Amino acid sequence: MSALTSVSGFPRIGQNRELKKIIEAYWKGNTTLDEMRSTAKELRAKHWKLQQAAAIDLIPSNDFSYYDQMLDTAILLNVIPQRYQRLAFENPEETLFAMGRGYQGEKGDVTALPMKKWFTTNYHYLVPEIDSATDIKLNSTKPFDEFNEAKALGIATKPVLIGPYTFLKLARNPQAEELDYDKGLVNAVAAVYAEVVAKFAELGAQWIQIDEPYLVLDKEPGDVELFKSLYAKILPAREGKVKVLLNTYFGHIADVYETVNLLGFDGIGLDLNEGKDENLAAVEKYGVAENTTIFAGVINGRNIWRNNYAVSLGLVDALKQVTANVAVSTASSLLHVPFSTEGEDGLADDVRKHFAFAVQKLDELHEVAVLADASDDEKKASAELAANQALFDGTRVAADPAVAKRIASLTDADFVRQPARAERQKEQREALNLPLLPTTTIGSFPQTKEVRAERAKLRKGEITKAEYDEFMKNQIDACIKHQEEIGLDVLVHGEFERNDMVEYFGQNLNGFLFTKNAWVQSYGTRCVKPPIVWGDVSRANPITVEWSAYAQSRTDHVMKGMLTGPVTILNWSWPREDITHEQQTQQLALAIRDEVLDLEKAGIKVIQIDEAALREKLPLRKTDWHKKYLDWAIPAFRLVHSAVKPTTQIHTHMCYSEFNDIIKDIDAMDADVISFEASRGDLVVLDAIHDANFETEAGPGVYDIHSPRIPSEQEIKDRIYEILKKMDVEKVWINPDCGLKTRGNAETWPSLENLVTAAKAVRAKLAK
Ligand SMILES: Nc1nc2c(c(=O)[nH]1)N[C@@H](CNc1ccc(C(=O)N[C@@H](CCC(=O)N[C@@H](CCC(=O)N[C@@H](CCC(=O)O)C(=O)O)C(=O)O)C(=O)O)cc1)CN2
Ligand code: MET
Ligand SMILES: [Zn+2]
Repeated sequence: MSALTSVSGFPRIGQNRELKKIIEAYWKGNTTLDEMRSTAKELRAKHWKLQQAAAIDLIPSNDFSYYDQMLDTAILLNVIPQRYQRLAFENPEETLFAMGRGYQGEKGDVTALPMKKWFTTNYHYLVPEIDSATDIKLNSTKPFDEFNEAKALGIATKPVLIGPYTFLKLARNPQAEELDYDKGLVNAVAAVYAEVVAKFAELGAQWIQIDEPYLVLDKEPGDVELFKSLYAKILPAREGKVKVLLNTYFGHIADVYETVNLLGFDGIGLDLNEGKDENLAAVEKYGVAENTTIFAGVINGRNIWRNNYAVSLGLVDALKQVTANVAVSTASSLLHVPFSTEGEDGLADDVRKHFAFAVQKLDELHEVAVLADASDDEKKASAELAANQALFDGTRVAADPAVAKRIASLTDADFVRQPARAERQKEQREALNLPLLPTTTIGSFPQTKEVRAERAKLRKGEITKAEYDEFMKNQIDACIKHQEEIGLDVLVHGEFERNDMVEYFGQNLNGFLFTKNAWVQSYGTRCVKPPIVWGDVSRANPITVEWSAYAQSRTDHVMKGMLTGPVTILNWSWPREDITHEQQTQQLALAIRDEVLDLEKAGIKVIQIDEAALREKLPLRKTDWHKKYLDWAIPAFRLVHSAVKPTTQIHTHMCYSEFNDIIKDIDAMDADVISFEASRGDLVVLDAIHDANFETEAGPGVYDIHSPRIPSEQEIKDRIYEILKKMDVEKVWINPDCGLKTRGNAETWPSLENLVTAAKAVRAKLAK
């Protein structure tokens, strides 16, 4: 006997990113739709069989997606804006891709739906758009098809759906505003879910998992009523034939646990990693309904370290004091971890044994479930438990005393830059001699096939480091020349030498480890390969100084130095679990501080320190914002730049402009200039900048780089005038939304040319 085991979701990209490769080949016209479909089918079968082999009881289906599961949910509900329907594609995949990435061709010209971060992850979902004309109805057979596909293989799966509450809370109207949850809308959405539940009952599904991660956020007035009225209509469709698991993750649901428990779900999934204490306390306080099973989310879906069985068993035990009905589950979908440690032979065995990726987590789940039902004697005799315990006995890695000493000697003054910003801004204006509305870019230029191929050649030893450097210098030269020609003011070197803005820095810091193939989906087919923080972090050697100094030597313009900030390096790496995030960020801050000072010494006058991921890890509950995050994250950034001269201009960049609520904290980073994304719905952030008396100079992106579309000069001019309505002209910078690494040269240069001419035209107008 062992407790029931359940996996919330499995990575779909494939062990070797097969799904990414076939979809991108299809987009390029290098393979057929049928080939793409059949690769997808093979991957689904492989992933189900792996889970079956690991003796998982509740194996998910419908966790597959060609692009994004929110987009799939929108399509399931027929939430497809007219502009995509009008393209009248023959195949559903073509409509899906048009919504996900835009379409420009013989059938028309539409932009993609907006993309946002999925809670506190580096995964992005597409934001469904609902208007009064939306005809909500069951519009797809995808969940049923995949269930039947598995059934044909002899595997009974648990279909997974994003729940109606989360869907409605994340969907927007065409003005990018929250929806009015009127009765008609709520009933229509509930009716589709009820139909889906009934259909699965008919198909013979035992369990359905409905994910409601939005439940872990603070509740607004009406939220609980909305949740209740949805499920009051959905749950009766079970008719005693199918069980519904209400699954939550990324935090606790203590504020609604009582309500949820009273609704009579067959299962309630709780995250016992994030929000562990609150969830446990709620279960202890309110109990568990008689026919409800608690799914104990003990296997972390957000990190790659081995599970500590003793801790997991303790959590299961605590629940068993309240109810006998406890299943063991992943804490969230495994979508956010890489596929398998198999093949990571670059890691020594006694290092690799500390890691569990998705495939290894399946075994962990099974072993914890077996142990959860074992007697004390059986536990004592368990080789698995003993081996697991050994991983956590003693210290895994020796601390670096030099790092500890440096941190201990920090004083408050190390976190404060002098003189005050207003004074610096004056000095910088004189020192840098830039025009009004200075133009710049965010750092990277297109990472072409040739650039990546050159890096692959170096990795394989086919070229020497000297040859590689020579190639990159030529790239830099060409990029600088081009920037000068079109008339940008503050130049960049282009970041060609970097594989990724985080992994590259990791490779030049002590304390990091790297994998060959540990890819995780970020958006669509785009993946990232986060480095692992293994030990204490310090700078091994100057990282960017030679490249930036070289670039500066090739131009009379100001050359901006480009760094990634400590919060972002940590957030886009796999952090340690034996010391706090705050401690790790401080170590990183000191390492990057060394780099900042070396860049300054090398004559770099403008230094950008990207904090692209700062907003991403803002805790989901407001009460946690400061004490659990901002109170150390913002000072860590200040520590990085506090020692530079007043005339050295510090820039930062954030990919998203969702920081209205924390605008004062962003200002308190004490950067001189910030650039950020400001496409649709952003006018709100300009209001916040205005109302908060934001001191930092700012470049709200004037065009969207996530699309290949070229913005016209007029469009950009309009945009600049919009910005000038809300901001002091002396504080405005003109730049794109984000880095250009994912774009092609064909659209990049004409877009930037239009940006420069637009800025010049506005400047000329202002001078009159
Ligand atoms: N870490 C991180 N998170 C981020 C961003 C970011 O830039 N970095 N940006 C935001 C948006 N997210 C993004 C996520 C991925 C990419 C992206 O460009 N990903 C590339 C991977 C780029 C990469 O690391 N390429 C390697 C090459 C690795 C590779 O694919 N090699 C081939 C083999 C190549 C060969 O041997 O020929 C392979 O392994 O199969 C390199 O340049 O060196 C992709 O999925 O296509 C962009 C933005 C938010 N989160
Ligand atoms: N400097 C980086 C770049 O331009 C910032 C990107 S934010 C994801 O690519
Ligand atoms: Zn960005």
